[in-house]
Amino acid sequence: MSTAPDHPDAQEYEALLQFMYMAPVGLVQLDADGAIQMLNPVSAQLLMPLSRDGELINLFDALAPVAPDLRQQCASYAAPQGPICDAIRLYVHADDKSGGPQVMSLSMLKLDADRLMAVLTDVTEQDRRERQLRKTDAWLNAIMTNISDYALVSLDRQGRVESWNESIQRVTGYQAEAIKGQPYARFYPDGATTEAQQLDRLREADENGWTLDEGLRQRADGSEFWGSAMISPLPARADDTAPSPVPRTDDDPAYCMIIRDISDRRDLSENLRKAAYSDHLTGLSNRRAFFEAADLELTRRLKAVRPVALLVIDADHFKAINDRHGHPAGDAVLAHLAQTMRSVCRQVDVLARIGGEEFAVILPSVALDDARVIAERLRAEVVRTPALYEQQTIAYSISIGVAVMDDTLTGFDGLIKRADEALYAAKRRGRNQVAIWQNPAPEQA
Ligand SMILES: Nc1nc2c(ncn2[C@@H]2O[C@H](COP(=O)(O)OP(=O)(O)OP(=O)(O)O)[C@@H](O)[C@H]2O)c(=O)[nH]1
Repeated sequence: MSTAPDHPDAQEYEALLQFMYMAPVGLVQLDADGAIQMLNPVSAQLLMPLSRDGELINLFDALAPVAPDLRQQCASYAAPQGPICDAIRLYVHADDKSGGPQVMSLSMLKLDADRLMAVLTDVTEQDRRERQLRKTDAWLNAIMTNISDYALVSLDRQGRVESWNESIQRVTGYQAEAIKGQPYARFYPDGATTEAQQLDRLREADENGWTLDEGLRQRADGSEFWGSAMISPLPARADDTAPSPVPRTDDDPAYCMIIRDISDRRDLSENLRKAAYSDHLTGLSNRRAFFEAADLELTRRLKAVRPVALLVIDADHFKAINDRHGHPAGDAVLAHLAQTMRSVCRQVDVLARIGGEEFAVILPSVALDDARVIAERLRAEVVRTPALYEQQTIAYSISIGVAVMDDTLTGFDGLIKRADEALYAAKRRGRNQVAIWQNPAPEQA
């Protein structure tokens, strides 16, 4: 059929040819026996490794080494037109140098009784990634099913459990329904971490690539074990099929958390840690641990401004207690004071003995009013519950200086100085009381 060049049919045909030529996929038109009638540059390039002597005459012959049934499949397709096969993968050749086979995806369409259309795409890279992912999946599954003391969960941007692996049930006893959407603090004993600390850790993971902490963890039944928890950010989700990266939502997995039961090696490391960081008499943090904790708290405060309060506590007339009851009794009073501090403070607070009969408490995320209440509660509790030593009841009292971090202070030394000034004011005013540091002079609580 001939058509004048400016006839609409001719223009349409011209446009079709242009489309075939420009199409980013391989298009081959063939007759029912496979004889190639037309092929575009992409298909020529894709089929070239299969051509004999650089000639592409019959598609079925060219593809016979990788799709031997194709001729038969097309011949037995009875419908007058329609899809014969959809996106079947053809592994063209395994070339060791290129790191894997060239992979084509082939779809065949029957246009009418005499014409078939083959659509070819190069999916080598996609196939390679899929194989890599399957390998990684198999690896991870092997790790998670064979190592019984690791649990793996993914967290969303807010630190809520987003997905979980059955290993979490083995290590923590939690079922999926009970833990999904919950903050990861569910694995910690009550009061062992605050919301601000959890977000700090996520921020640390973002900045350093990971964050690790060790301590008591809690199982679903409330029992505790010694565990480590490592959190690291997941790489930004890359969706190959999307035209641009898919933006993350708050519910997408953003972090991976690995909890490990390390009860076995806890004793060894705990003994070493205690020797280096604990006060032998009271079991509280020693000076070294106290100042390291203070540094950490201040670094965190730089990233997210929030209150930090400090209590400096001193036993009143302690020399007289020693003189009256003896030095060992004095020791028992100090141990009793430490125990009372533990009973009043939270797990996140840093309780330390920083001198002979001088103690300090860092209260993260606590503002002045609450710090005053805590200090007063501690003072009253010491008076209410005297120490016991060898059947003797030893009544004693404490004085407490309170100060909070503010922007006029550059370091922790300044905060300690203020709390000390408040403590001396409490002593001056008669002891057994709480004094708050206030500019210019500390005032009674
Ligand atoms: N038992 C015992 N006493 C200690 C320890 N460390 C320091 N002390 C004693 O604590 C006493 C502190 O006395 P001072 O600094 O004079 O103060 P204080 O008698 O408590 O009087 P104020 O603080 O002014 O109320 C000293 O007698 C120290 O020997 C310790 O580890 N155990």
